[in-house]
Parts: sequence; C-alpha cells; structure tokens
Amino acid sequence: MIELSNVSKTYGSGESAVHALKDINLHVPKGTIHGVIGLSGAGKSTLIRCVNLLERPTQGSVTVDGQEMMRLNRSALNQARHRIGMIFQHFNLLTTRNVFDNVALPLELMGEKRSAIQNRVLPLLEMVGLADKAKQYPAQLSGGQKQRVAIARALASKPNVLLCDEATSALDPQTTGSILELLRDINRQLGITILLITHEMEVVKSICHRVSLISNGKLVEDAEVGEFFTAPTTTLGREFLNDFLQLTPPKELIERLSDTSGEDTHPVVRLTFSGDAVSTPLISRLARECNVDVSILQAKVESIQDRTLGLMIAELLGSETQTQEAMAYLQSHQLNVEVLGHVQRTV
Ligand SMILES: Nc1ncnc2c1ncn2[C@@H]1O[C@H](COP(=O)(O)OP(=O)(O)OP(=O)(O)O)[C@@H](O)[C@H]1O
Repeated sequence: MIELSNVSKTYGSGESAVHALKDINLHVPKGTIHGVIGLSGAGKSTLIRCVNLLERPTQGSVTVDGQEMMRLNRSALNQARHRIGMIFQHFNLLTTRNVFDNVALPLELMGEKRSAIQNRVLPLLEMVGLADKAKQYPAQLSGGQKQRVAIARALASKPNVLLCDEATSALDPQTTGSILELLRDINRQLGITILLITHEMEVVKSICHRVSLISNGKLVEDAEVGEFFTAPTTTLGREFLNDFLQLTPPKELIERLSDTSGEDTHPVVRLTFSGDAVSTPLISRLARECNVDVSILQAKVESIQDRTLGLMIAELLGSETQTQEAMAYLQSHQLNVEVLGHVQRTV
C-alpha cells in the first residue's frame, strides 16, 4: 500500500545541508499498522511527510495505493491526498469552527453538498464517540477529544491510508490508550493502512504489526513487532527496549561495575530470552552443568503480542572460566547475553 524506494531528503544545500533521510526503503502492506520509531531528530517527521509529499523527497520514489506520488500533477496530487488522512501531535483543529464544522472541512473543500456532509459527519462523530459534542468548540474539549475530532476529520474523505505524526505524544497514558484503541478499531473495521511515527515503544507494542527503527536518517531495523521486542539487532534497538522495560541495574551496582574482568571479579549480565527458553529451567541447569551460581538482581516476563519475553539482570558467581562457559551455554540456548560489567568478588 505504501512503498518508499531509495528515498532521500536533504534540507538546504552546501555546508548547511541537512541529510534528514538517507536511502530509505520501506514497504507497508495494505491493512497493516506500521510504526517508525526513533530518537528526536532521527528523521521520523520528514519520513511520514514524504508519504503525502508535504515534504518532497530529494531522491527516490513514493508509491501509495499504486500511484507514484512524485509523478502526479497538482490536481492529481490533491485527489490522491484525499485518500491519505493525517493526524498530528497538536491536533491542528480550527479553533473558530465547532466540532462538526472541523470534521466537515475536507468535505467542503471537496465541494460536497450540505446533505452529503451531514450524512458523512454524524456517523464519524458517533464512531469516535463524540456525537454529543458536535456543537462544541476545540477550546471546550480535552486533548483526547481533540484528537478524536482530528481522527474523524482525517477519515471524512474515506482515505485508505492514515498517517499519524506522534498522534499520542501530547496525551496522558490513559488517553493515549483510548486513542490507540480507536486507531486499532479503525484499522480492523475499515481496513485502513496506518503508518505512524512515535518515540514511544508502548505505542509500537500496543498496536503495530511491524516496526522500523530510524537513526540519523537511516532505517536501521525493520521487523515484526514481536521480533523487534525479543531480539533487536542494533545497539539503539536494545537501548529502546531496555528503556521501555526499565530493566537497569540498581544504582549501587552501577557504581560498583567496572569494565575489567579478572579472577577476583564476576560478571553482571542482562539476559533476554523468548520462546522455549522462557519455560526452560536454565538457571538450575547452569548451576548443575557449569557449576556457576546465579544471583538474580532483577527479573520480569512480558507478553509482546503473541510472544513471551523474559528478562533478567544477574551476577554469575564462579571462576572466570566457569562464567565464560556459562555465558556460552546460555547463548547456545538462544538467550541474548549482554555483559554490563564486572564486580569485585565478595563471596
Ligand atoms: N524544514 C527543515 N529545514 C531544515 N532542516 C530540517 C527541516 N525539518 C527538519 N529538519 C532537520 O532534519 C532532521 C530530521 O528532522 P525530523 O523533524 O524529521 O526528525 P524527527 O525524528 O521527527 O524529530 P522529533 O522527534 O524531534 O520531531 C533534523 O536534523 C532537523 O533539524
């Protein structure tokens, strides 16, 4: 449904040029929800705005629903944009128009008759749960309600793609949850393909089927959500995951950690495991087969879509050779083992 091929975007030129997107390839199949996550300044907004040509790529091609967007003339581009809805972090509602008239706006611009507008807007307001707010003005609404109006407005022209630019970033967690639920319903009931950008893993976990990680203008990971949460392939991906899971060693331990290993130290490791490994008694086997004791500092199990993810921070207690063997043993059982550092032996 959405295809970006070798898309690059450079702002400015010469010494002040900013290469916001570098050779991006992205495929979002029809009916799916695809998240693009990245740090501030990574290029997320630029990427999503290239889909409906609010930003024109410097290079590459953008295809939406079979139409090559950069080849369209002005009027064909306008037509194509009717099929691509968009919502924004700060809602972008017209403050002088009431809820009904905000939702009606795209239909008015398309030259629809008042009766057709009435027939379209009222069911949309029902759908987003704001049928009783039609006459209210944006200033009288909460953030979540404003975003619902923006969603209804984005759906007014019956798009088959919805672009969400940090749509929940200005909302509290509970309201975020209800907006994400609405987006999921829209995807399921209307079959609308959704491309969203976010810096929040929670958003990706809640509704996305697939996710791409963008860093410094490049797509560095592209995976099913369950795969990304259980086995990110880049350091940045792991950082996002660790921040999300809040699995960081206690402060006292961080202060004691050193990079240097030796016979008088033992390693502190972060273990991530999924699938069969979650239900396998690996820790007791480690004691039996490698003669290494495990002191668990933190542990949790998370459900990510259809997968279970286990996480643990632990000290491995044994000689240097034994702990090396233990780590190799864990890796051979598909655990991701990350050495956080080494602490002086106290036992
Ligand atoms: N109109 C512009 N002119 C010049 N540079 C720009 C413009 N828009 C964005 N940039 C630059 O392009 C890079 C990517 O910006 P972009 O807004 O796409 O990132 P982002 O990931 O959406 O960031 P954030 O999460 O902070 O919104 C940044 O270095 C930014 O300063």
